[in-house]
Amino acid sequence: MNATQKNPSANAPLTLGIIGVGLIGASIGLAQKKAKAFDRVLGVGRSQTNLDEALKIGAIDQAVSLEECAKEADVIVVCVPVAQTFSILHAIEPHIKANALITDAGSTKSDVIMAAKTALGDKVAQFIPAHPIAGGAQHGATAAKEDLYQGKEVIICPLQENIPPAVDAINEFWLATGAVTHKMSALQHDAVFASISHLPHVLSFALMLQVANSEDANVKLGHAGAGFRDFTRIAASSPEMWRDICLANKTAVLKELDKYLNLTKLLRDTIAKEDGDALLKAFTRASAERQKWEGR
Ligand SMILES: NC(=O)c1ccc[n+]([C@@H]2O[C@H](COP(=O)([O-])OP(=O)(O)OC[C@H]3O[C@@H](n4cnc5c(N)ncnc54)[C@H](O)[C@@H]3O)[C@@H](O)[C@H]2O)c1
Ligand SMILES: O=C(O)C(=O)C[C@]1(C(=O)O)C=C[C@@H](O)C=C1
Repeated sequence: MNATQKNPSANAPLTLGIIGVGLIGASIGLAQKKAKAFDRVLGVGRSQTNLDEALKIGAIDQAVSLEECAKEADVIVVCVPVAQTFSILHAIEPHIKANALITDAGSTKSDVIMAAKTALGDKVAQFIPAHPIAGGAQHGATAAKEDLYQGKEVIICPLQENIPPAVDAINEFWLATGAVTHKMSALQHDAVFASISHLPHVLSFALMLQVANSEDANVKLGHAGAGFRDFTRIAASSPEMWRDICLANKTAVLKELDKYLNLTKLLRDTIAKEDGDALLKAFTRASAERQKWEGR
């Protein structure tokens, strides 16, 4: 996106507003600063310490209120835990510029879209939902990286209400961060990410809890190797963010979790029966699929 495409007056300064300048928001700030797509980057936050960090690393130029951000920004990106979406959009709705565009980074899309429709009413045409498939277990602006989105996918879930130039402009916004974009329906998005992102996080939290809850937790953790480290890396992720994701995408997450429980029960029974052939067959298939996926 550049000034001539978005602004009726080509020389008017272009302002980006980032609501929630944690890992995802501050990384967008750094990437957009590098791309020089905006003249000014404003940040809105909940914690002053985090805003100070975002200013210090240069992810934002100024910390402002929600209202100031809405009044001044030409593009707004909402990067808060998904359950906050409604209250944020509701608060900015009376103040957003008529030609401003809003996008988001939420990990779930159907709930975010529902919140946007309720909060924005007719102005929902200005909201183009998105989800970057990049991140990490660390949170806050201290974890931000300029190249977080480089070569990573961003899923865009356009609404029927969106006009094509608005979708194109938000597509360019995400491309400017270094990402590649892909369009998908919100329903498909939520089903796919329940399987390959939300389920793995629940499993990782569960394993970490299982070990931490055991009487000899210190002994186990003292001897844990790379396998445990790899499996539980994501258990260090933001609890608030993952609570919101699990509740927002409850139906799809429960469906995946139930399938997983059935499969682990099957493997449990196979081990109990000492059916080596069946175990070998299952593990051989999983191992081959993992190697095939890695080589894609
Ligand atoms: N971390 C990831 O791997 C990842 C990847 C893709 C998408 N996402 C999504 O991006 C969003 C942000 O995640 P993150 O990893 O940057 O989390 P984070 O905890 O690092 O940052 C969220 C920031 O939002 C701020 N915030 C929360 N409520 C707010 C409010 N009402 N007003 C203003 N600021 C508020 C918090 O203070 C925090 O600084 C979430 O919706 C998450 O689902 C995360
Ligand atoms: O790299 C990580 O730690 C992540 O978990 C990133 C990850 C994922 O791949 O599941 C987490 C949540 C998102 O919404 C998108 C990406």
